[in-house]
Amino acid sequence: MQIQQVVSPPNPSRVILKPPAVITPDSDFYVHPHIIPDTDPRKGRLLRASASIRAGTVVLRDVPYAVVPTVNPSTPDYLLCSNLSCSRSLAIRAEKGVRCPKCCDQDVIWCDRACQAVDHKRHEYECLWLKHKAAILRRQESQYDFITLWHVVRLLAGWSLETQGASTLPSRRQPRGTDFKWGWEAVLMCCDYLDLWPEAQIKHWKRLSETYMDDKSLLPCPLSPGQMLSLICKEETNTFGLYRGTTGPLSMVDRPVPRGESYGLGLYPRAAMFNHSCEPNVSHKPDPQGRMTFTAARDIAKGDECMITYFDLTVHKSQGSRQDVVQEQFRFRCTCDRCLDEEAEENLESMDTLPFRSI
Ligand SMILES: C[S@@+](CC[C@H](N)C(=O)[O-])C[C@H]1O[C@@H](n2cnc3c(N)ncnc32)[C@H](O)[C@@H]1O
Repeated sequence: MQIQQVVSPPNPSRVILKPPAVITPDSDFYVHPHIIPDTDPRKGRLLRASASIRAGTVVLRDVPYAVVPTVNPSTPDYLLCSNLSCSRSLAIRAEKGVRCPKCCDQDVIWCDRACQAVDHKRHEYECLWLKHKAAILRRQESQYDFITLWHVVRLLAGWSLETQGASTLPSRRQPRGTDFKWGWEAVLMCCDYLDLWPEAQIKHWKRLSETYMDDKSLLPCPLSPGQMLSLICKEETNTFGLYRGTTGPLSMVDRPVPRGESYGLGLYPRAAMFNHSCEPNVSHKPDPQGRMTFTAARDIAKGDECMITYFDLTVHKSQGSRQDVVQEQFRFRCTCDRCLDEEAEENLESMDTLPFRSI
């Protein structure tokens, strides 16, 4: 099958060479007029096509509320520009970049002074916390825990800027009624599934938040312990990995290519409404500014749910492997058509091997 030609949104945003002086560039959000939010009693929120959409059409492009680099400390090849509206990937051996003058953390870098200046207020929120907690978190807990909490701190930084009126929040710029929320309100709409996480995991996050997020002199955060726990769960349930390749259906290409290693992660509050299918009709890929573009991978009929895959289908191929990853990482049972068909086939095969018995 041939790769479909991508149909760009009718109003593609300009290519940002030097990011404008905005903190939360929600104005770059795009949604196709045929995409509407909906709900389902089993799956919760979802996105649906209100009319047919042709393969290759961009159905949604979301901007992250916060992004963090996911750096392997033993091979620190790439970092992301900390300016959220830039988020460019920097090859740290080849490019100099600008470091924090307070040396808060090795993973904080900006392309240049312009990006540093744009990001000044947001970085101020995280700087002290990083300086005092980053190394100890990596050493005493894990790189994963550090990344999770840093992402949460960056979400809080965005909120802090919103409440100070320092970000250009487009509550006045909603393209279509109240279909989609903006800014912190959109983050709050994300599900936390508090009751679905294992008790041990919840205990672990409670301890992390008490140990590393409680000092108001480092992190001026007005959240109660319960709200902080909910925010951590939202982060874990809704975060997208950033990969150089496309995450999407196998049928997009003749020879499926794995999406590669993650170089960052971000919370895309509107795109978090996409549910998972092992036979998705939408693929996604981040652009160089960290915006996530979602494209119809095949024709989508009126009324169909628009779904992505949450993991790399080129890696997890068998039904068993897919169910394991969905259960372990996302805590639900996938009941997409592909899983149900393959499950039925397996059941039939195992019935064939049963000894025949008459009543
Ligand atoms: C990123 S959210 C997707 C939006 C979510 N439905 C909501 O209400 O906000 C991920 C969560 O949605 C649910 N979900 C996603 N795909 C699903 C599916 N195929 N079947 C059942 N639940 C699903 C799971 O609870 C999962 O943890």
